Amino acid sequence: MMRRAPGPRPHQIPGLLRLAVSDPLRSMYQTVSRYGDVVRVPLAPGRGIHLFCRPEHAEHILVDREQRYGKAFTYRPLREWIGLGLITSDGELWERQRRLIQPLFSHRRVETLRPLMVASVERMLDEWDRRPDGTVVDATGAMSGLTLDIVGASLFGADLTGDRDSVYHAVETLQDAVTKVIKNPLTWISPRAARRTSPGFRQWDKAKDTIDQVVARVIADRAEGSAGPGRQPAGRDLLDALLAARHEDGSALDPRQLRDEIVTFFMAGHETSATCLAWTFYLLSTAPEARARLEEEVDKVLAGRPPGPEDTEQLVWTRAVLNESLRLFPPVWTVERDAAADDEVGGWPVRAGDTVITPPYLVHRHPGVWESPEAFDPARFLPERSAGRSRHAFIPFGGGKRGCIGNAFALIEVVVALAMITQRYRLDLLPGFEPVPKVTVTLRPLHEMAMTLRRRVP
Ligand code: HEM
Repeated sequence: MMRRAPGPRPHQIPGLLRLAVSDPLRSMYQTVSRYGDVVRVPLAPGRGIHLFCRPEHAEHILVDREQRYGKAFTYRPLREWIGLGLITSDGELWERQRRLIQPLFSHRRVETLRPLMVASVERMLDEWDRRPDGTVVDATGAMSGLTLDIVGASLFGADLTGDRDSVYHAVETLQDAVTKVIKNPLTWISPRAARRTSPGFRQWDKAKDTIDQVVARVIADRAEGSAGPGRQPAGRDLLDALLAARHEDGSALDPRQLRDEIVTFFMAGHETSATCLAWTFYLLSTAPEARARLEEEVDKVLAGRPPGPEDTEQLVWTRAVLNESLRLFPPVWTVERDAAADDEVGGWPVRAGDTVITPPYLVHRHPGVWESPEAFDPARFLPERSAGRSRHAFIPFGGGKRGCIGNAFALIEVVVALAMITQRYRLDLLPGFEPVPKVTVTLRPLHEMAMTLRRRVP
């Protein structure tokens, strides 16, 4: 008989699935603590889902043997709303699009967007300055507004400040929709049918229309030549690149492809960074010493000016805080692949057609790799404590060819935002409120993250 990784027996599956649906993080934890770092859950005769939780497993699947794996079937429901953009496509279409877009996200190109990011943070802080000291804001909503403004200005030359609230609610609704549809067993056969038969689908279609209308306006504005707050010189931004792209036969991207790609960047480019910043402010409000050290660093290194490229190296603690936040609350908490060929991972067989999951959430909390994994301890990312740690122990941006294209963009953006906000404000969680992660496409706080804004410099 073929050797198989440990895991639940068929009669235990329904209970496990019920828990996976109601509390995915707890079900993952329980499964791993019961069976170990590699778990196989039988899905259908001859087909299984594997959970791999060690850094070397992530490296093997995402990098070393990436050719043997494609995006998992679990991403398919997303196509119902964001279509076939970079995140959800595979094969030739994905390769062509990634080749086209990749150069725009090189570190050098992304650095040119820094002034637009700084301007967006300034706009938000100026707005905060007009409110009385001690105002309470929802940190998740505020950060979502900020990162939407950044994406609008830097990728699409568009002013999206007036769309903040409607987009925030639409994205939340669509995230809920994807989560609900994945739980509908029909998804395995037809995500479209699953969508149509899930209660609430009309509301989801309305949320999709909201996003589509904003995207249509962004395209129309560019066609008319009108510019938003951060318009890049002509021919420089993502929208220009998509509009100028030509297939081998000389034809342009069809309107559907254009829409799907813009929606993809619109969603992937703001929600993840916003979630990271919201969790970061929460963690800092629980750790006065870490926060004091951050304030001291930004005051000393920046002396009141916004962070430039030359400051990145010096902002050691700022980056450590952000990394630690990404470790504990990776916005993309799970990365999933379907095996296209047989393989062996960590000594266990994976068959073509199996699904493999390497969740950053679990890799980042592996007790064999991380000391006191549940503790918020930014110092673990200082150079002296990072030496010798596997590169794949920390995978908030995934890895390999399907790794995050916006990695450099996001890192500049979150450092700029955290440093500039900390220069002027201190955010405190309202007493008695303990945020809980909500497991949807991203790992965002379940309720509003109510925080008090206190000015540091009067
Ligand atoms: C803290 C912020 C961010 C985090 C944690 C994050 C995380 C990730 C991860 C883990 C993946 C890989 C998913 C997989 O392998 O299945 C990914 C893919 C992607 N991300 Fe990000 N991301 C962030 C910010 C951004 C930004 C700012 C952009 C765009 C401006 C972006 C655009 C994308 C796109 C388009 C993909 C799909 C890439 C492909 O498959 O070729 N992300 N992201």
